[in-house]
Amino acid sequence: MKRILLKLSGESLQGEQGYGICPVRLTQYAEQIKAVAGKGIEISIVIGGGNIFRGLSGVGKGFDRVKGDQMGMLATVINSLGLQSALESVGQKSKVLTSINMSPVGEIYQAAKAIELMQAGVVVIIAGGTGNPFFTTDTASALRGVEIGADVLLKGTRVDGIYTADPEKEPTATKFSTISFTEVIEKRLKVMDLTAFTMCMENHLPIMVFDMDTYGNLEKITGGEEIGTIVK
Ligand SMILES: Nc1ncnc2c1ncn2[C@@H]1O[C@H](COP(=O)(O)OP(=O)(O)O)[C@@H](O)[C@H]1O
Ligand SMILES: O=c1ccn([C@@H]2O[C@H](COP(=O)(O)OP(=O)(O)O)[C@@H](O)[C@H]2O)c(=O)[nH]1
Repeated sequence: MKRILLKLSGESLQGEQGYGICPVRLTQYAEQIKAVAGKGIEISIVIGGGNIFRGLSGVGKGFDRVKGDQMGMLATVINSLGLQSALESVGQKSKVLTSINMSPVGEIYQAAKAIELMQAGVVVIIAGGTGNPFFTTDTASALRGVEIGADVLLKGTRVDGIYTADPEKEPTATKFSTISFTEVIEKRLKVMDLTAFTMCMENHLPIMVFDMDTYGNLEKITGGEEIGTIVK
């Protein structure tokens, strides 16, 4: 692994406090990212917004879908700024690039800019999802991962891989160590949305799903330890 696209869950940012952004969790993420960047691995990060707002869940409460999705995308910007601040606190250089124009919050995203920064040892945080409603940050990760020429999309989440069924609802579900894109799609395994899986499959970008909330796991997985599920 020389260049990675790391997807972080917005919901996981809530940490133990159960709402908003937990500073402890943010620092744990920042320390692990710094450790991996210190090994010379180029890192771009896409972070979700589920701890603050999800467009689809707003619809049931009377929000317009497009407005709700825009709120969700702005939520990812809030999380991205929080992560950048945490990275700076631990002494890791980082920069936020945004999918929609919102200077001076961040410079507009361009793949070439992201690559240039990564090559200079700067961790890039790509905020604002794809910039379009009806998408998710999983799809944004797939898209940006392909654009920046990542070797792998690392999906850091709160489960330790892909299971035969949602392990949070089905305790008897068993974990795959490796699975093909076609199998994930045919079995409709829901750890990522189909748009994201399809984009990775068509562009030959392997995915690794792993538990990001266990400290040290990011270093393990980037060091080649088989701790999650590989989709290829
Ligand atoms: N087959 C499956 N294997 C693993 N996780 C699954 C599966 N189906 C659904 N999930 C769920 O997907 C979630 C991981 O996706 P993630 O994007 O991090 O969550 P969220 O969108 O809620 O922030 C897990 O919390 C898990 O409950
Ligand atoms: O390209 C994108 C990415 C995200 N979103 C919105 O932003 C919200 C937060 O992102 P996501 O649910 O993917 O975050 P996560 O589940 O990873 O916390 C989504 O619900 C969508 O409403 C969007 O409209 N377009």
